[in-house]
Amino acid sequence: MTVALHPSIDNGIKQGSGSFAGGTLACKCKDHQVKVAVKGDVAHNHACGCTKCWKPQGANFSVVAVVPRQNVTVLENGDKLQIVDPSATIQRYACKACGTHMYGRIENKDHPFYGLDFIHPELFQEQGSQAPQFAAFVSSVIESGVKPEQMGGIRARFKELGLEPYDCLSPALMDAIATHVAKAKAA
Ligand SMILES: N[C@@H](CCC(=O)N[C@@H](CS)C(=O)NCC(=O)O)C(=O)O
Ligand SMILES: [Zn+2]
Ligand SMILES: [Zn+2]
Repeated sequence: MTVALHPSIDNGIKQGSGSFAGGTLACKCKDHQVKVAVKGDVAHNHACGCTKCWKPQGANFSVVAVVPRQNVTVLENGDKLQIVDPSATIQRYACKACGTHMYGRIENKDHPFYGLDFIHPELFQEQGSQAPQFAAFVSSVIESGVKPEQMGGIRARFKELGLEPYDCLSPALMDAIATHVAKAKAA
């Protein structure tokens, strides 16, 4: 039996259309859903195993991507949103009723990813957004109760799906962070 990672990837990676124009994210409430508009396609879509990113019921991983913060607008029932952890780097706005994280925002202007919001593409009502590209913070699932001896199977399954597993972010993103830090130190 293959290990369950996330419902949107367990049956194979569905490639994006390459021309996704944006859409509406909806929470999981039956009525008075929180709706958030996102302009344009997402970037750096990936699976995340960290304990802070929202995972749907039964999933071991989150699937999360970034979009420019100016492309994100709360459309409906924004009064149901609350920040999960105000002290976290990423302030995740979740629906108080169903717990779904609708977007995560960085307010620290010095952060390498300032200006980007984190969203979960599976919440789009529309099809065609960018497919996941890699898996991040894979070892962190142990903090949520996954047994260390399950990790070999988890990493092998990601590779089988074509997603390279990393225990932090991808090399490209880690290089971008380090470049930002180096420039900040030099300034
Ligand atoms: N091992 C930690 C890793 C947490 C972590 O560093 N998560 C990354 C990826 S989402 C991050 O950037 N966190 C910032 C934040 O959560 O605000 C955990 O699982 O809680
Ligand atoms: Zn909800
Ligand atoms: Zn995460």
